[in-house]
Amino acid sequence: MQRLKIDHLLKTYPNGVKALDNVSLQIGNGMFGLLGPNGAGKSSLMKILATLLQPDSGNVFFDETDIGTNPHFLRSRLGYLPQDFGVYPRISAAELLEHLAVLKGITNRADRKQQVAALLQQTNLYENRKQAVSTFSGGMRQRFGIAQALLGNPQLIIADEPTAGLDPLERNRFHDLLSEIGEQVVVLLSTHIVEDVHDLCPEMAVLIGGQLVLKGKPSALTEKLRGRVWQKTVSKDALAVLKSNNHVISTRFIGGSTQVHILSDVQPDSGFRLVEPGLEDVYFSTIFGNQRPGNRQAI
Ligand SMILES: Nc1ncnc2c1ncn2[C@@H]1O[C@H](COP(=O)(O)OP(=O)(O)OP(=O)(O)O)[C@@H](O)[C@H]1O
Repeated sequence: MQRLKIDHLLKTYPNGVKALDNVSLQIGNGMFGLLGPNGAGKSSLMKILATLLQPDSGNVFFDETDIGTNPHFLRSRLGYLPQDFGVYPRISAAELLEHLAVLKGITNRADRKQQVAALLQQTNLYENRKQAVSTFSGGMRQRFGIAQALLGNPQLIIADEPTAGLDPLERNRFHDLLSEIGEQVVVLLSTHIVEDVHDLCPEMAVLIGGQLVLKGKPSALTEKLRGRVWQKTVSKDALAVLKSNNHVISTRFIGGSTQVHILSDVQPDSGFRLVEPGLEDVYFSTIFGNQRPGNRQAI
């Protein structure tokens, strides 16, 4: 069942930037990954879904309720993890969580205490509960962000670029935490990190220049590229020539030379070998094919 329905959203900022250009999307329970490069419009969409920003036109429904006319319906069911909280007060993690629980309407004191303690345990912050959030590391702040987003058993969880700036260990811990949230709620994860979607999300979409250009299951989207992704290790000079004649989807510098991936129906030259396509190939070939607005094919 599709619980979150996004219907023809348009958003242009006063400076003329069209951040969302007719975005429609339907999302059911489980983790959904929204991938897009910087400036694609992900945060604008997340803010509209979190009722922090008004679209110029279009509608958002959650469980059949229009959140434009009934924002409280969503707010009471929402857990929002923004890109950055901005300010971190000097009070302890437990106190801050308790305070946020009150704001979320958890009025029963015993209930609140129990939820705060359970969430601190779940996010592995219980030992640090008396420490001020302002002294937390980036990873601890993100885990605290998840703890506050989970207060009040939300039905829709929105996480906006939650792993940007985390080291690999903290990213893994964060992934484990997100995947524990379960299949019974809608989790929308916005990111420009392909691995986040690969590791966590059974469904995904790609947003570029305010338009949705791709949607599906990562495995199915990857499968579509089978037999068309070619790899070769080349020098810098050879790369420039390849780029002018081929559909280069990604380059990676390894030990002084460059590993290049090309999308092609035929072997580009005898040095290339076919490789198993990955989600990065899907993402980069989508970006490549949609770089210019004239080339863009919204879905
Ligand atoms: N308040 C604003 N006023 C004017 N333009 C804005 C505003 N917020 C965002 N934009 C512009 O709208 C476009 C979409 O921005 P948005 O932050 O939604 O994208 P994003 O995909 O989240 O990017 P990032 O990963 O860099 O945060 C960008 O061109 C951005 O510069």
